[in-house]
Amino acid sequence: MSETGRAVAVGVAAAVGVAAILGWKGVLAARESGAVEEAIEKAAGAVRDAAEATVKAVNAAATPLLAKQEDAGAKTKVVYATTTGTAKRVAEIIAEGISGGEAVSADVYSFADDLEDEAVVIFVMPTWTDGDAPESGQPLLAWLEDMVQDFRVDKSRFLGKVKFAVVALGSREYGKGLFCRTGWRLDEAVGKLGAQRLCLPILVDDSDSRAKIDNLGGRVRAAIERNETVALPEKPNRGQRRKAMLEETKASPLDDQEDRVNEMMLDDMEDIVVVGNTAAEPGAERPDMVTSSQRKALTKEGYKIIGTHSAVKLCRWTKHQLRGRGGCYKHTFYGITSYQCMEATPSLACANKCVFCWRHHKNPVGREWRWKEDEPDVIVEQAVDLHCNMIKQMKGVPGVKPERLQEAFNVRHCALSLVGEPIMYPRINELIDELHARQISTFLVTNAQFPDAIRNLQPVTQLYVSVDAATKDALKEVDRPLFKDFWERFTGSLESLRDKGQRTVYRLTLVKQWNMMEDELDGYAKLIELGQPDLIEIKAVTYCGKSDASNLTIENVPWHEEVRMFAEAICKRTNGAYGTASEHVHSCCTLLARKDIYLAPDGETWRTWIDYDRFHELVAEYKASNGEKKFTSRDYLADTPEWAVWGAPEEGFDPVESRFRKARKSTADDASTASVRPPVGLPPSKARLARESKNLEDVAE
Ligand SMILES: Cc1cc2nc3c(=O)[nH]c(=O)nc-3n(C[C@H](O)[C@H](O)[C@H](O)COP(=O)(O)O)c2cc1C
Ligand code: SF4
Repeated sequence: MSETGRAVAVGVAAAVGVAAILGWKGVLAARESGAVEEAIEKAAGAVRDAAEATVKAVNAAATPLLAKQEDAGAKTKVVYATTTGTAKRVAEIIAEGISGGEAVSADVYSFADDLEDEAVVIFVMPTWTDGDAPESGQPLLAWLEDMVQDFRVDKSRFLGKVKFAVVALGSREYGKGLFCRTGWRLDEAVGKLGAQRLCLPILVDDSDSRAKIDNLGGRVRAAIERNETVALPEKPNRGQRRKAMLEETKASPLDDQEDRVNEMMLDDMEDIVVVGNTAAEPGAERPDMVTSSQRKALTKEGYKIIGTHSAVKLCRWTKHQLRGRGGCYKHTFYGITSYQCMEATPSLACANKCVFCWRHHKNPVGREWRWKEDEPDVIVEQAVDLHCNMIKQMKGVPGVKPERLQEAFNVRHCALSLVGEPIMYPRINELIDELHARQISTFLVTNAQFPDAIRNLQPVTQLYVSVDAATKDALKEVDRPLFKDFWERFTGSLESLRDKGQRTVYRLTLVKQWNMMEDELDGYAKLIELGQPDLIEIKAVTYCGKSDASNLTIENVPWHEEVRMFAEAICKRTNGAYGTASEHVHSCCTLLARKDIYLAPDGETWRTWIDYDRFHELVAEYKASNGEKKFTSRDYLADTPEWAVWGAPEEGFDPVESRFRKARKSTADDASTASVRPPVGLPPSKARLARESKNLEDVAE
């Protein structure tokens, strides 16, 4: 309510209050008792006081109102809601371009300020999970939608003095039903409350270039200057069309029906103004996957971008082992040489928005490949060159062992897992061929959203799927997938994995309070039954610092003891099919392995290491025979050394390396403290605490 309204209300309330003070019966009784004059005097006094208060309040309210009217039109509010800051940046760009423009967060903005005067309000509104508004925008949107429903509100006039435009942020990859849905809802609600639309909603896709976003200021300014108003394009008989849509989707479950209708509505709005990637014209050149701003951000973080969609980065374990300070868990579990391992991806895009994503969702997303395709041989060649350049820079770094530095130029392993979804790259098989031709082993990690691509994948040294949750609901919460049929894709991927033949791995990334509850153990056991992986890696989530895009805190990072206990509990549920094979305490990582493949006939020796030379021979034979000469996991096993076995006193730390511990920081937010705090109800020994004492540097990649 405005100040004036509030003041008038005070006056009216006071007048009514006179009767309320005495009540009609009270008035009659007072007259009879002769106290009537006194009562009337009392009441009159109350009215006088109320009137005075009203006048005062009206005056007080009128002064700023008059001042406001003087510069009416000069102020344009750009109201934004945001989770990861994009909307705020866009709002500021727009506000800068408009004289008197001011960016205001939706959680402090109130329409009450704009009900009295002519006002221009530009909304910058992103769409988040399930098509909802960011938290800071939810109250405003809910209030507007409530007002639309409220029969007491005069819809033609409620926001009659407001002129508005909506800039809706989103990602096309969520499909038409969800793309910029919140922006649409906002536009609809504000429009229905009598506000005048300066232009049709402007939809901005995540992959739009900075130049396009910079342009928004100009477009909005032009709309304000034109001072024309527009209505949403009313399709001929829209009501009938809606009815037809409902009819068309009748057979679908309610949720699907709603989505489908939304999708059709968006189809109907094809003539809306869209900034951003409109569907590619047939024959039009495909865009680069990585936009210039994404390239800049990734480069800043140490990624070397190759061509238009690939990247390579020097893993810190490579640096560690170059200095003789220990290899990563893959050294412990499978015998890779960390300083000869290259971490790369041929697709920076993926189809998820995982809560623990270390890219904090600044990488592109997509449900299918819609970008340019670089040549696989060029990607591999450049990846190796860039990797070797980074190795070269290690020369002269204190502690680097000269003989290891020399060997490091001979890349022997490639972890196709850096970030994104490598299997999305349509020419992934050719890329793998290129790597194998150079005698480079391949560890490929997929996020289990592309079952067909897994089926069509040629043999790799070790094929991983990320199993981030045990149930459909939990997977949705943790991975925040783009696909609606994500669960079917996920289970389909596990089935595809079961039939591969070569080494397969489930990778479980444990996040406390998200996916490691006791009641989820049976769910994991079912998934294991489904895909029958050779190996199961169970590791603690890596905390990548605070991010607006996720609620993850250091508290969500489990201790090694907790990871170990969880791994043992899962193992028990496999009815003896798997055993606890190896662990790398250094990075809170454990390994379960199928006993029928990885336990030697003596029943004691684990064989989780890989005979890499043998693998390359097998691949060469497979290729030469056009895929006729098949081979399996059993054909390239090697013994796991004693120090790497589960429960060994070395805790998975290779004894030829020297342990190095950095001085520990001690802030509560410091990820380095993650593994030294005792797990709830399971206080470790002092010695164990000391052993586990480590820095962020030591957390698993
Ligand atoms: C977990 C998550 C869910 C999202 N869901 C949707 C969606 O349903 N529809 C859509 O159009 N965009 C969706 N997006 C894309 C965001 O709207 C887009 O990235 C936007 O620029 C974020 O704005 P902000 O940085 O101001 O929060 C989603 C992004 C994330 C990270
Ligand atoms: S799949 Fe990988 S890159 Fe994509 S959101 Fe999840 S963690 Fe990040």
